Amino acid sequence: MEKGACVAIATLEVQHLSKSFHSNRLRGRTHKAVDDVSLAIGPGQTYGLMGESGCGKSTLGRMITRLLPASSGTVLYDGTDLLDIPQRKMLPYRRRIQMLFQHPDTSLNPRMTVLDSLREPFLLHDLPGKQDMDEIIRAHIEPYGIQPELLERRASQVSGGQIQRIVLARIMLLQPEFIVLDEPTSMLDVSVQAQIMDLLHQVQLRTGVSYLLISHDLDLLRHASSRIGIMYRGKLLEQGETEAVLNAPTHPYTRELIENFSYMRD
Ligand SMILES: Nc1ncnc2c1ncn2[C@@H]1O[C@H](COP(=O)(O)OP(=O)(O)OP(=O)(O)O)[C@@H](O)[C@H]1O
Repeated sequence: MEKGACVAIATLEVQHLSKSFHSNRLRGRTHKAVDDVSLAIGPGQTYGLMGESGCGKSTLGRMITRLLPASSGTVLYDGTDLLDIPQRKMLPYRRRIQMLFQHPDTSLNPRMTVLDSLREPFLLHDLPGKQDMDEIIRAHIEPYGIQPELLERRASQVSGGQIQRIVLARIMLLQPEFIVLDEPTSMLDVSVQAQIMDLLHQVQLRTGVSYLLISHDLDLLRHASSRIGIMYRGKLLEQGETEAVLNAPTHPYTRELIENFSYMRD
């Protein structure tokens, strides 16, 4: 286990979580993007969330991490309802529960150097060792496959795969217990996708962090997740152990997804 690594200590329980949007974009109508979703993710586990574009996966992830207010429901972690915590008391939970986004090009400030981006967690979260942060960063980046010479480059000068490595290394400086991975590889070339998924797996083995892994890719989820949930139009239609759900789906929509996916691959 990594020195000072944070082992996930609790099961994250999402209970009856919903989100409705009312906006001018919807011409005054209400749209239920997430509809009464309940799921649980155990310590050190990867839960795969699958569903077509627009079914509410990112909205669910953003509510769990408190980037978006929920309309109703609870997100229990370590005995606390995260949705009940006032913003001013959220900082310690923001460290423990993190999110990695799909778009490498917007994940880091393109004008900042990689080193400056990696310094940010120390400054924003007042991490111990702040006075030695450059030394800590240089020792920290190696297992993430980040070459020391990258530290002086600007984010705009590094590839998408390298950015995901840097963002993950930056998140892991905070020793989070839980990360929402929102399509972490969908913008990357296939060969780089496999490297990033492998890195995520290695990080999980080393630190015990839990993941909610959001993806359109059934093969990727089958490989990476111990449990899987299938979302459709805001609802979680079916969930369970990955092999059980994919080998014997009970919902017709899941069967159709699996058939379409096999067809696309053949
Ligand atoms: N801020 C918003 N205002 C109004 N509607 C929104 C807003 N954010 C998301 N939506 C709508 O909520 C629904 C769910 O969106 P969401 O981004 O969660 O889907 P998704 O499954 O993550 O899709 P994708 O795989 O394409 O990222 C969509 O219909 C989307 O248009």
